[in-house]
Amino acid sequence: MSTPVRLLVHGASGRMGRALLRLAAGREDVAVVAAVQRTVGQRVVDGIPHFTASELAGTPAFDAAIDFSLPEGFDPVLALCRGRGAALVSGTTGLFDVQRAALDSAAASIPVLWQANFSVGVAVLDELVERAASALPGWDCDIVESHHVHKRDAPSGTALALGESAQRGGAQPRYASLRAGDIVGEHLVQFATVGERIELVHRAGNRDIFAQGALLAATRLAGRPPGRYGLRQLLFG
Ligand SMILES: NC(=O)C1=CN([C@@H]2O[C@H](COP(=O)(O)OP(=O)(O)OC[C@H]3O[C@@H](n4cnc5c(N)ncnc54)[C@H](OP(=O)(O)O)[C@@H]3O)[C@@H](O)[C@H]2O)C=CC1
Ligand SMILES: O=C(O)C1=N[C@H](C(=O)O)C[C@H](O)C1
Repeated sequence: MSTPVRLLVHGASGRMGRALLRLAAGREDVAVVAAVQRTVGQRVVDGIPHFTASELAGTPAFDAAIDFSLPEGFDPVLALCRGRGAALVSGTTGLFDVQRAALDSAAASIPVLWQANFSVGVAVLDELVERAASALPGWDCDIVESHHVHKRDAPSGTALALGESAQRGGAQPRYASLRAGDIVGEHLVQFATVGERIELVHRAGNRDIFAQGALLAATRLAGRPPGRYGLRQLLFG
């Protein structure tokens, strides 16, 4: 059996971080060597070294970081990966333009994958949206996203990414956001004209679908040459 990919999980105490640690513990192809969260807080999983954001420099060697944190935590983990020559898989949404540009420059020296949504279903929805938009010139395009009440950014990263796909197909999308209860994540892309309407919907039932996608991406990204990578390329390429 090959050596497990050494992972640093950034945002370990969060909803996504906890799912990642739980799923990673059941896999033999990865070993979490560091769990990083903003503040001391609770240890998420026994047996894994925990670090706060201010202790990043003291983390052990790792092959890939998986980051699901917040925009304010993003710059330090990107800098850490650059400094260590490690891969970065990030699903943090709400990033500023300057942070997205920093991903491009980091890609000159390390392998980088940023993805608004790590589910396989959304990867397919993305393709369908672009195809529908280009087949339906002049139709209204609206993207409605619904998430749990704790989500900070709006529109969601997925909604914006779907909007970019719609734009590539020639549509001019409008956005609406709902925050209610514990909704994991729902995205509706509607194309409408006089007398007819198409609805393309994705509903996430749990966070494991995102965590599994990110873990798989990390195992396939670690050790690759520097560059920007896409989820579809790593999953299906
Ligand atoms: N791409 C995808 O498929 C998905 C993306 N997301 C995105 O992932 C991100 C996290 O979501 P979620 O887990 O729900 O969020 P949570 O608020 O539950 O967790 C955030 C995590 O980030 C940590 N954190 C916050 N600030 C910093 C900082 N400055 N430095 C280091 N760590 C920090 C928190 O630590 P502490 O507990 O100590 O505050 C916590 O561990 C969001 O941007 C969300 O939109 C979510 C699901 C899927
Ligand atoms: O914050 C979340 O929860 C999610 N965020 C991502 C987004 O902004 O699109 C992905 C998913 O919808 C869950």
